[in-house]
Amino acid sequence: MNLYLDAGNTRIKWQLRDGTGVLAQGAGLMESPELFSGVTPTQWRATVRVAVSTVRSERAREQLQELLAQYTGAPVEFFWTESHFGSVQCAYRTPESMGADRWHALIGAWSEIRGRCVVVDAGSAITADWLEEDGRHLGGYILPGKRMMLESLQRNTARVLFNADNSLTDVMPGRSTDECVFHGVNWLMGAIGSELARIGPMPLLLTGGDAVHIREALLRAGCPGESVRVRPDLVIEGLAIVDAAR
Ligand SMILES: Nc1ncnc2c1ncn2[C@@H]1O[C@H](COP(=O)(O)OP(=O)(O)O)[C@@H](O)[C@H]1O
Ligand SMILES: CC(C)(COP(=O)(O)O)[C@@H](O)C(=O)NCCC(=O)O
Ligand SMILES: [K+]
Repeated sequence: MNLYLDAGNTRIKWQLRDGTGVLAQGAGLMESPELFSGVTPTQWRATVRVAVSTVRSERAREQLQELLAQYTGAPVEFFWTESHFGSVQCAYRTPESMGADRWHALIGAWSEIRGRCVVVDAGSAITADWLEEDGRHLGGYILPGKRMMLESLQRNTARVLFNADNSLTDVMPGRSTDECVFHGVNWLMGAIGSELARIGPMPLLLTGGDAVHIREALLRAGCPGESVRVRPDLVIEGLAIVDAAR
């Protein structure tokens, strides 16, 4: 059995796999004692490798390694962005500076599409990356994620006071602070959707904890439903492909 981890700036997502497929999976904060509660002692003993895609700090990477060592003696290998993998060519002149999650999501997307597509990861940050017909990465964008936008308003203004747990979904002009803030975030997500819909039609692969918000924006913008594909495990899919080829 191999354990695969996608360690983002908010959550650690993991999957335990063997040759037949996914045996267990989970997600949570690195500090949570429940993070790996879905792995049984028998499964920990049967784990022979741990592969990690991380964008967290170096200190957090070391803490993650120390945490894993409490459960298993299996070797832990970290995988980073490379200049190329198979047909996928990274657009960065310095590939090592591109987030490993973006790279592994591209590898996962390419294994499914084998053609032009866009990968959007709506996590702590929102990233969008373009792949050309031949697998060349054209580049992408990094934006604040939904929660980062809300926290930034709370931290950097004196009078924009709202309930961060709101679930307002409209995009009409707001008539209260709550509505202006949440309709504003939805409006911005809609703008991303409209921009992506404009460049279509091509497969749009969505991942990350806020992928559903991007999906709603894309459908609102008139994107054909069949081109919008939510792939919650895209980073781990790509990580497993790279790990298997090592
Ligand atoms: N159970 C959850 N816990 C934390 N954030 C969540 C959860 N479900 C959805 N989210 C949303 O998704 C974002 C985190 O998504 P995720 O893909 O885990 O981020 P990252 O890859 O940056 O760790 C949060 O900012 C939040 O808005
Ligand atoms: C942009 C990111 C923070 C997204 O990570 P996440 O939101 O999943 O935590 C991550 O891909 C990253 O740290 N990138 C490094 C800079 C770059 O990709 O150019
Ligand atoms: K991510």
